[in-house]
Amino acid sequence: MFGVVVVGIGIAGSVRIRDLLNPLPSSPSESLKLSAFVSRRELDTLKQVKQMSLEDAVESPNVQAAFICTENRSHEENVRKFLEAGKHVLVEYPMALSVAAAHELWALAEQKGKILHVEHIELLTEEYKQLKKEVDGKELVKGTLHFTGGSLDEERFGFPSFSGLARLTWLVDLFGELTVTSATREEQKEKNYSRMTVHFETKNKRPLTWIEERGPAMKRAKQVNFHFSSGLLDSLPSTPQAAVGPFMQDQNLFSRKLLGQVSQEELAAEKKRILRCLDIAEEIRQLCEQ
Ligand SMILES: NC(=O)C1=CN([C@@H]2O[C@H](COP(=O)(O)OP(=O)(O)OC[C@H]3O[C@@H](n4cnc5c(N)ncnc54)[C@H](OP(=O)(O)O)[C@@H]3O)[C@@H](O)[C@H]2O)C=CC1
Ligand SMILES: C=CC1=C(C)/C(=C/c2[nH]c(/C=C3N=C(/C=C4\NC(=O)C(C)=C4C=C)C(C)=C\3CCC(=O)O)c(CCC(=O)O)c2C)NC1=O
Repeated sequence: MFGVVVVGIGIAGSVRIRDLLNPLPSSPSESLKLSAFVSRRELDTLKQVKQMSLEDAVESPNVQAAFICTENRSHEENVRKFLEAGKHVLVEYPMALSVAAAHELWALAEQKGKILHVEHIELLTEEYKQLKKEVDGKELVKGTLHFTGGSLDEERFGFPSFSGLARLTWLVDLFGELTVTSATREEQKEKNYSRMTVHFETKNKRPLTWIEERGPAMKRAKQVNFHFSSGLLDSLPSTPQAAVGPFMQDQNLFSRKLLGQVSQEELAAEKKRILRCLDIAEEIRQLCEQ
């Protein structure tokens, strides 16, 4: 059994607590036991789970793993604290707001012999799995992915190429190696409005555009427009909901890593993709800030 603490009780942290309390019978998640949660606020006991200070959680011999579910800005510091204390870590994406920090954290995990797992539920949704199947084997001519969503506090969640890492991860996972050809960002601070436009080139020199747009009244949505040599794909597949939600799938994956059930090849491929995406996110930020 691995004792777990959930750190940061927002939307993600609350879902984590729910899922930790309800592992699927006979799933790898049964090896996790929720010990406590950590919050910077004084919260009442949640579903009979008690609150613990961060310091106590880091030092507790009953805690073997931490789920870091805080805002992006504080991922790096929290991940480091738990790894340094010799605990396994699951962190919600993006794992850090710089690629240098991500490399450091990975080196620390390896030095400590602990699992560092980064959640990427955007790859685990039914919608995405179906999209991946539809794109597989097709030759891209040109494409666009346009995300809209509500305003997000950049102080807490970082530059849009980092807070929007899920979209970038989609593009890299769908189309392989990408080169950034230009990146710009328009901001209307008084209106809480931001629009980032990134142009990429695929390995075959095909143009791909990513737009990340956020404003107060904008609904969370993604639009795709992919021209393939075989035809156009201009809507995301509609799929029935999976029996097992994406956060639970992610928790099962983390558990399998703790149990040594995930191959070295798979671990290395994930790490490579995560670091490459953060690398691109940083390049985009630099281009936008020039
Ligand atoms: N929401 C989602 O569906 C998904 C989120 N993620 C990732 O999860 C992480 C957290 O995101 P999310 O949970 O959506 O963000 P939230 O804004 O809901 O929560 C972020 C942090 O803010 C604090 N907080 C939450 N509610 C309040 C409140 N009412 N008043 C004051 N402070 C509050 C909590 O910390 P504390 O308890 O210490 O106060 C919490 O950890 C991010 O890294 C995000 O990228 C990834 C995939 C999906
Ligand atoms: C309803 C309000 C709502 C909020 C405030 C919300 C926040 C939210 N959803 C996210 C991702 C995500 N959120 C979800 C799914 C959900 N997340 C949920 O809170 C719910 C209810 C679902 C599912 C029905 C998924 C699958 C991702 C991964 C990125 C993506 O595919 O969009 C993220 C991480 C950053 C990002 O990729 O944009 C945030 C902050 N999501 C929401 O849907």
